[in-house]
Amino acid sequence: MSKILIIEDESAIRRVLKKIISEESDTYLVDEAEDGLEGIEKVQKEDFDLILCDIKMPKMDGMEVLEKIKKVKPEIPIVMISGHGDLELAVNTMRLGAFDYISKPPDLNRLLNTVRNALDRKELVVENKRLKKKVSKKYEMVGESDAIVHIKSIIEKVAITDARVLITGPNGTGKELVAHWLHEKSNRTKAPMIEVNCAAIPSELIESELFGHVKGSFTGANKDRAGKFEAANGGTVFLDEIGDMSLSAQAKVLRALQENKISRVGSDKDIKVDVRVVAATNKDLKKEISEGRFREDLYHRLAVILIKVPALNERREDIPLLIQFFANKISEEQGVAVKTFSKEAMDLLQQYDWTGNIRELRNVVERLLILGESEISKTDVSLFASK
Ligand SMILES: Nc1ncnc2c1ncn2[C@@H]1O[C@H](COP(=O)(O)OP(=O)(O)OP(=O)(O)O)[C@@H](O)[C@H]1O
Repeated sequence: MSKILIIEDESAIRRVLKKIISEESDTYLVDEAEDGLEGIEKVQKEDFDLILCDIKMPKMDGMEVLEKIKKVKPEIPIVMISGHGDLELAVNTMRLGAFDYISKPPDLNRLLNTVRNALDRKELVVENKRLKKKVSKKYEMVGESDAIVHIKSIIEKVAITDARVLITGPNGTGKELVAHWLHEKSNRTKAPMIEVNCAAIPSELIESELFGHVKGSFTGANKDRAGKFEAANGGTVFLDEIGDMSLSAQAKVLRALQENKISRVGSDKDIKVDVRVVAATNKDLKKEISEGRFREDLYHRLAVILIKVPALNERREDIPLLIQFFANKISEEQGVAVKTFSKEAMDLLQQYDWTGNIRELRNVVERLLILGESEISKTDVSLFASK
């Protein structure tokens, strides 16, 4: 459905426009306003996909209406309606952000074409805005290597879908960061992303942790409790270290994924949940499958989209950027002076064997900021960056 608002003081013109547009398609829903004030009021209260606005009107003219609407809802395209003699004005309105103009009396084809184009553009603007949705600063993903650029482009494409994503890579490479991006760029941000570290929860507790339990279902279960899947309803569940999950828990997760419903431990009542599952592991799941430790059917359910985060050693060009990023961040957090890195120091750090762990890199930067000279030298690196 496309909601279209006509702001026009002449009722005859309003009627003609409404008739032409609403007869063109059942998906066009046309509303009217007799003057600019009423028009703006409607725009503030409701969302429209397109506005047609007369230029010459009493009370408030079209130029003013255009400027006001652009301030409150800049994404709505506005097509101006110009009468005889205000062609120049009509052209000017486009400089002020009008999408296009049509002349009175409206030509049927031109009108309908303009409406279609404007609606298409609206969709594009909204789409772009959504894609550009910023991920909060807390989850900045630094890096210009091909690998990072590729990962970001996959995130852009996948985040808005409900496709399940399996993120693989060595420890501390940024898998959790990728999961946060997937959530923050999705349409699920009104609900939380709930993280479960499957390796940290004893296997006998994981089921109740994920799906909840009812009172009395096991010793210590003294009241009903919702699990992480329920808590994340409408949002994302991030199953970190999924490769460490017990086979019995894997069977339960499989059911949740297959049927989109869960039941609390000790209850046979099904609860419908709407969650997007993102999982991560540093294990080679194919190997785990061949050795009987991971269910192949679960793997296929989880790995609709695979994102491999490479070790730092495989994207060395990102190391200087990361060092600078952490140096600024640490100085800011701890209120210490920003130190610079000499070129030799930077080169040496870039060559180190980082095994892929970004946490380790951050620790080294922190140590150098505290212990190194005001310009961190190669000697500082040799002295303090050893692992
Ligand atoms: N590209 C990056 N830019 C900036 N910071 C990053 C980047 N990648 C990772 N980090 C930071 O490094 C730390 C480790 O990242 P993260 O926790 O996402 O790794 P992980 O692969 O999930 O680790 P683990 O396997 O141990 O769970 C975090 O503090 C994260 O913010």
